Amino acid sequence: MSKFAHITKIHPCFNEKIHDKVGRIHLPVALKCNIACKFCRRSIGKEACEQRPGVARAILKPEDVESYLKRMLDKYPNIKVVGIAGPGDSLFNKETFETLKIIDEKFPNLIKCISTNGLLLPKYYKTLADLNVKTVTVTVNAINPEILKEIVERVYYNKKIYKGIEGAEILIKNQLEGIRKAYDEDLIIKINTVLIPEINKEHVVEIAKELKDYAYIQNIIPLIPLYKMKNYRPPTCEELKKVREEAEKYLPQFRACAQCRADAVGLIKEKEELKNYFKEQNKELDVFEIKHFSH
Ligand SMILES: C[S@@+](CC[C@H](N)C(=O)[O-])C[C@H]1O[C@@H](n2cnc3c(N)ncnc32)[C@H](O)[C@@H]1O
Ligand code: SF4
Ligand code: SF4
Repeated sequence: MSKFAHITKIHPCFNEKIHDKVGRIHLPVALKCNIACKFCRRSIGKEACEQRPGVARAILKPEDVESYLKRMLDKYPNIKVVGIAGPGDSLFNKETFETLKIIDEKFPNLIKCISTNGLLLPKYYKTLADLNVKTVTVTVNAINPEILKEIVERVYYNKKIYKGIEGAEILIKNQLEGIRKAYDEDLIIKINTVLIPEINKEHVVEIAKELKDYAYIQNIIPLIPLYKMKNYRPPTCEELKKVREEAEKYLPQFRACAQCRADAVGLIKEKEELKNYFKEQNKELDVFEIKHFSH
């Protein structure tokens, strides 16, 4: 049995069999992002009605986390996992670490999970382990900079902006280093890969090969054509199936992802709750200070 079984057997996004039985909650505390993926359009506030990643009704402040989580746990006792999945990048926002600390102190029985583009993983893998985070999802869309530069326009790192191939090289180097180090700290790694048929269809299997010794599972998700990729086509079901089968020769595949919002609550089929919470608290729904680097 895997040394991670005590976590993976109850985490709905590491174990397809329980995906519709165990609940999770995403806390949308991470607003800013340090890279610019061409497919990513974040929508926050009143107009945020779509069911997809990068969408949140509002940004939750760490000071509201305890009361919001308490309420959601009362309402959805099936929640076992609390995650930070944006709407920006978890590791680029100090609120993420403040939130993880609160959860560790007040809700020690919940499994803590984050998702990240991995740029800052070499810097923070140890902090995450010390905060008792158990599962980390890293989005790796290419490990060849010539391919990644078609997906990521720019990277903000150490107070400088790197464009094109230069940015892609930094991102790949940090992702691979961060993933290896996180693995050595016993963090359980899931790799998210956005399948963009016109760009990385033939390459996705290389990602699985490269990471087979470090990742627990890979989650290949279809492109939702948005923003600067709105004219790119999403994969067909047949393409998605074929790429997953190829990649599965190297890494187990997760096939139940619903591409959830950054404020999703409960079982995967259940809908957002933050709106009701804010209404009851008489709080504004709009975002405070939208200042994010990329877009
Ligand atoms: C919004 S991001 C937040 C976490 C972190 N910044 C990251 O990229 O992993 C969550 C996931 O949504 C995916 N995503 C964002 N926009 C997407 C789109 N238009 N189509 C498919 N996946 C998308 C990202 O690639 C990532 O795996
Ligand atoms: S890393 Fe990419 S997908 Fe994630 S929030 Fe930033 S721009 Fe969006
Ligand atoms: S986005 Fe996918 S992996 Fe994340 S909570 Fe939703 S179903 Fe699970």
